[in-house]
Amino acid sequence: MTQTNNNMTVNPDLAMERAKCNFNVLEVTHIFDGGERNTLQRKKIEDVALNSGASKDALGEEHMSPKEKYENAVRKSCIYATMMKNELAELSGLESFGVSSPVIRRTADAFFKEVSPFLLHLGMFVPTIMGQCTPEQQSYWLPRALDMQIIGTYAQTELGHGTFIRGLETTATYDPETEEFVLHSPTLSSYKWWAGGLGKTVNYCIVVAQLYTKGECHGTHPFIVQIRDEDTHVPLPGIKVGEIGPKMGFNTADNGFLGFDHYRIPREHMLMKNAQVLKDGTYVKVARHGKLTYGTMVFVRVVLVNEVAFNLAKASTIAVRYSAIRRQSKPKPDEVEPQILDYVTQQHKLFIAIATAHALQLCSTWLWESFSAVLAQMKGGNTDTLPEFHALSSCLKAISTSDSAHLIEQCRHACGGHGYMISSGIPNLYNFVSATRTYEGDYTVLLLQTARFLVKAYEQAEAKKPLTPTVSYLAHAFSGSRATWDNSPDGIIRSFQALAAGKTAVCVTNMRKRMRAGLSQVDAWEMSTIQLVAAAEAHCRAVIADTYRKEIVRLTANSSPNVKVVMDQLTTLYLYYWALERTGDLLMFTSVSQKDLVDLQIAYEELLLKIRPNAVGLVDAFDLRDELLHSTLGSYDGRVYERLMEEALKSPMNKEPVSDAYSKYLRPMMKGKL
Ligand SMILES: CCCCCCCC/C=C\CCCCC/C=C/C(=O)SCCNC(=O)CCNC(=O)[C@H](O)C(C)(C)COP(=O)(O)OP(=O)(O)OC[C@H]1O[C@@H](n2cnc3c(N)ncnc32)[C@H](O)[C@@H]1OP(=O)(O)O
Ligand SMILES: Cc1cc2nc3c(=O)[nH]c(=O)nc-3n(C[C@H](O)[C@H](O)[C@H](O)COP(=O)(O)OP(=O)(O)OC[C@H]3O[C@@H](n4cnc5c(N)ncnc54)[C@H](O)[C@@H]3O)c2cc1C
Repeated sequence: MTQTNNNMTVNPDLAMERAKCNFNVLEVTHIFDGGERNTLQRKKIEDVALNSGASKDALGEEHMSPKEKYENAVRKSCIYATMMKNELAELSGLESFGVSSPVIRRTADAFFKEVSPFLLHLGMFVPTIMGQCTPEQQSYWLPRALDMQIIGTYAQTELGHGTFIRGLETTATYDPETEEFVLHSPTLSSYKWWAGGLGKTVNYCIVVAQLYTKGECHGTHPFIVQIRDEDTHVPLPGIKVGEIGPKMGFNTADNGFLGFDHYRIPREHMLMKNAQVLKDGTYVKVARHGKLTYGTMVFVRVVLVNEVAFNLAKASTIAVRYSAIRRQSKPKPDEVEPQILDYVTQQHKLFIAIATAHALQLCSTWLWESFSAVLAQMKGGNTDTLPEFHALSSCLKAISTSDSAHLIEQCRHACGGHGYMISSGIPNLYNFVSATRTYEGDYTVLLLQTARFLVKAYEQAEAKKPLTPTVSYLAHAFSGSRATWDNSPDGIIRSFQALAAGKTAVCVTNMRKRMRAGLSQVDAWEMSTIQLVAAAEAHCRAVIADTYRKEIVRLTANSSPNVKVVMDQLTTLYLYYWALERTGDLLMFTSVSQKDLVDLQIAYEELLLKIRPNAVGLVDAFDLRDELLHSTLGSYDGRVYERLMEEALKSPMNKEPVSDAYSKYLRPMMKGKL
């Protein structure tokens, strides 16, 4: 066993990997933290939050009953929330603790193997107050919510409808006599369903309901609604609320259901930034864009790109470290069993996971900056950039969550049987991330939103009208010839854009053909949706590839030579990987030849070998403390087998030498006495 500086016993294979890494790991950490200052600040926050041991459980969460798990999660949420109000708020540079600090969010993961019951309070309740309230409403609700005097959630989805918001059935009918809204759930399918924290934790929620006033329906609007007594926590009369039961993951989030029986709330509890109901019941539309009430969802879609990049970084750290200590098979009889990381197929599974975590992390920062610019313009009353941003955030949310879920599962495959252990950390990561593909807008549904924008942009390009930045490449779609293949990074990115343009063109052509053949526009669109989804996916891949490449070039401009090399290798790997995944499309829409593709495959395999010596260094650069990884396989010291055995011995099943099931069932059956 090798000793490191701080006297930690480290598995010798991991120590050897670290010794052969040829780039400065800390430099890469700084790149992803957004600079050295941010790294130092992050570490300080992590030290304060994690060094006290408050995040640890006496008994592993996985051995608790559902009720114990939930209560334990509430206990730790309260400890963490109190830390956020006190020590962490100042350290994180926030005036008051809130949603904007990814470091605070990440550090919270040390406290929860699944999720906090407060996730929706901070992730959607507070952002909705910030985004949908008038200044007066905000000054009343925000301090109470930030100080955790009230805890809330976001109840939009119903049993009958999640995707189709306009189809929601809960009604909010204005009564001018009492200046109140009457909330009602007219059917079983109108019951709110899914909101996190609703089951047992929250006392308030944002409810999205169909607004009726003066006998007219004005569509869905948000309301802030008290559902439990602020002192006793008992549900208020007219409220039917509970928890929805066990799920694949999110089992500490007490997702709930909620129904209203003619439940009254004051007029002022409608969130009135974008639309108002006056005392006499007159409806006044304030916003210049009809979809601004969907703002919180757009915010969360942006946040989720960062969220899944972080979780993919965790899974790749676990799988790469494990692959460095795990030895298996004997391809060369005279040599020792190789580390499984030496198998090229293993590198193929894992290095794309590292590169994707990088790509999504950088795209998320870029997306966040674009979002801030859109918000700034909207503050000045200009909503022109919103359609493009909605299209962009929709596809990035869809692809980042779907790719991350797939790659986390691939990391599990890369860990063989031990990856299936809850204690490996990977199942919880997968269960969490696979849900992100569905919530906040399902994958297909969001890609079809992007496709709407692409088709419109294509028609604009056809009419030689100006295009917005993310679709400007469509202007080249009318050259009449296939895009010229060239295997440089810029050449591959141009080819990805040609694929997106080509697929969009095919969709438009097919829809026009179908309409000429007599189909309505809606039916022609529906018949083309498989290809529209593929076009939107291709567009998103072109955006990610272009952004990743540009950002890495920019961020490594002053880096040391070896950091530049390894970052360049990873971006190139990302481009080669996706080109090789899409060979059929490249043959359709570019001049690539069979020989070009054979050569590209060889170049890809050689690149894997070049990255191999730096693999552990690359995941170390994510700088994820053991407390954040929750993994027997991925800890920094690589004591995998020791940890697996330690965890196994904690199982309550091992507390008694003979299980009660022996005398109750096994023995009688074996003795023929059952
Ligand atoms: C200690 C912890 C610290 C915590 C820190 C916080 C970290 C937080 C991280 C994570 C938290 C997240 C947890 C979340 C859990 C899950 C929550 C939820 O799921 S909430 C519910 C979400 N629901 C959805 O997303 C529903 C999806 N459906 C829709 O968005 C819409 O219905 C639709 C599919 C877009 C269709 O809408 P609609 O029918 O109204 O419109 P269309 O007719 O299709 O389109 C009309 C035009 O409007 C455009 N449009 C649609 N949406 C938008 C938008 N949002 N912005 C701008 N424009 C939009 C659309 O494109 C059409 O345009 P045109 O083509 O006509 O020009
Ligand atoms: C873990 C978790 C937490 C959640 N938390 C919350 C919360 O806090 N608050 C809240 O309000 N909601 C929450 N939700 C609900 C979530 O937002 C919805 O489940 C999600 O938006 C998908 O909607 P749906 O369930 O109605 O799916 P559906 O729309 O019924 O989708 C089912 C299938 O139909 C397809 N489909 C639907 N419409 C179309 C279409 N137009 N074209 C093509 N295909 C279509 C979809 O692609 C999908 O394959 C949560 C969900 C989960 C899983």
